[in-house]
Amino acid sequence: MSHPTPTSTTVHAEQGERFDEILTPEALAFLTRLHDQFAGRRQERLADRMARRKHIENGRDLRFLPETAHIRENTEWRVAGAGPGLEDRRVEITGPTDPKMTINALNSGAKAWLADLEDATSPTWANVIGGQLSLHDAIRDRLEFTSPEGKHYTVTASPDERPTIIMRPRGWHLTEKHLGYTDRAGYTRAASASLVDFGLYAFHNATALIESGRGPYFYLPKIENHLEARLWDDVFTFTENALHIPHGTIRATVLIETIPAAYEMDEILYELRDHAAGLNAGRWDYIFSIIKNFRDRGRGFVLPDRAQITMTVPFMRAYTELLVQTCHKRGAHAIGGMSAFIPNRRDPEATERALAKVSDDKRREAGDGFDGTWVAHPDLIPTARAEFDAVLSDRPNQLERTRPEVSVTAAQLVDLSGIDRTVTDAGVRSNVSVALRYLESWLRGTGAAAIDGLMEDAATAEISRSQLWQWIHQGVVTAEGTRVTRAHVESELHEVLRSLDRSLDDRFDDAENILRMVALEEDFPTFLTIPAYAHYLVDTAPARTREPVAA
Ligand SMILES: CC(=O)SCCNC(=O)CCNC(=O)[C@H](O)C(C)(C)COP(=O)(O)OP(=O)(O)OC[C@H]1O[C@@H](n2cnc3c(N)ncnc32)[C@H](O)[C@@H]1OP(=O)(O)O
Ligand SMILES: O=CC(=O)O
Ligand SMILES: [Mg+2]
Repeated sequence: MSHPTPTSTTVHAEQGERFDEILTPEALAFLTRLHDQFAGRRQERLADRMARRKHIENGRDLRFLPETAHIRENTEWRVAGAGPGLEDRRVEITGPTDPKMTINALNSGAKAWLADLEDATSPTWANVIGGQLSLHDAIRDRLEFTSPEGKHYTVTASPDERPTIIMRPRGWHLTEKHLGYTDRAGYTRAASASLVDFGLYAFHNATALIESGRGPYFYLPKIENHLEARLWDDVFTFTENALHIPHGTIRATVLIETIPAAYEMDEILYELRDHAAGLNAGRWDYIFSIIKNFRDRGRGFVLPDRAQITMTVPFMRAYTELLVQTCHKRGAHAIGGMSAFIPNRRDPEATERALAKVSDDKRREAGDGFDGTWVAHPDLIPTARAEFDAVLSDRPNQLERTRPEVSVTAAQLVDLSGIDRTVTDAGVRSNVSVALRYLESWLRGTGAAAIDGLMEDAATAEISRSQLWQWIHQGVVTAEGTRVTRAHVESELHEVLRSLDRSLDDRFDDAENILRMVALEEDFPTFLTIPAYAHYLVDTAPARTREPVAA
């Protein structure tokens, strides 16, 4: 008779400096408990994602679910809402969690900081555990950093002036291959990146955060439906019990950044109602999700050059209007998204143009009823704040604006008609160039980069590569008469590579390989980060692995 093996989490990578302070036996044991409870359910949700995508591919339209109509129609329920320190979120800065960015974000004067282990972070082992160390030290007020140039960084803002930290773990689709979870049957598989990022942060910091007068707060990325929200809600409740913190102290702001999730905003809030603080309009992944889900549904779903897909096109308006209305009906904050225009301290004219674009974006959001917004760079905070101050004045938010006049149909969310669909030669070139340069940066461990005056991260790069894939597969012809074929994109790739200033230690050859894998193959990887991570960022794979199903 065989006996079940005890489950465990083991480290399959080099231990960096001070990593043992994060990867303590107790923290690893907590990760094991999370995986015991939730690893199987994560697999079910990922399998469900695949099935739903197949249905959409086969022509099924998305709809508001008939089986959850009672949740949407019930006007009584509300979410927990803002936790302490989350009442006023008018400007949130986002960014990766290396020590310098952490300190700069905490000194930035923003109301909240989205500490990002997701779109803005290249998940090298050093970044994943290094980010946890920065957060651990920052929360204990002992984070310091000296740059290679000798500039010393400390947090100078008083505790009250510091932004409330909202950590964004990686999404359900990703694994953390430097940690292996051994299940009861004795199989070792890569840990869930979501459970690792969330679990380590909550385990080490939840109590300290509560004692500081704030709390363990999270942004939840790339959720596709309410059952995934339910899974997170159960993870939160389990964690609150395990760490002996009151039920409901964890707060989550859910990114509505996939097209299926846009049809389940009410249901997502309902599942998380004891923990939900709000929803965020994650525009870049949302656009990517539309392309991904409808990429094979014919010319009617082909979008124009990336630069033309703005927040004022009708289907993006429908999404943000519905998001604000849904949030305010339920006492949840509606948080706006990221304008990609960034300032350049060495170029005042470019900065002026960026500030004007950001102003327009934030004015529209504040006017539409959003309670706050994101900025990518500290120099954008005054501009974004001015637009929200003009609407909010000394009110912390505008939850009372319920927007009863808004009425959005299922069809409007994916009605891509009525926009100019022009694809240009420059649009093709730009997608190749941006995706390639972003991937090169990502491979060097930098997950957000300034490229051609725009903030690029994993979500914006996904748009570039998926547009290339779709334009090739739909046989798009550009305004100049060029048919977008694989051979054409290959020649653009050669041109871009030829035009670059190369150095001996750059990673453009690897970036080119990834771009080929995710834009030029017959298959469409669901996320570029899945193959890119597996091929290039994993230092040591766990022995005897059984891979999870593809996301
Ligand atoms: C789709 C989405 O998910 S959006 C959310 C994810 N994306 C992000 O979070 C992007 C965050 N932003 C960034 O990473 C950066 O602003 C970039 C990469 C876009 C530009 O960075 P840089 O080229 O270094 O900007 P720049 O040189 O102007 O920076 C000036 C100073 O501001 C700091 N800074 C810039 N952005 C940030 C930020 N987001 N948080 C904290 N500090 C920042 C820099 O560290 C630098 O500090 P220093 O003077 O002490 O050296
Ligand atoms: O995460 C935000 C987005 O726009 O994507
Ligand atoms: Mg995103």
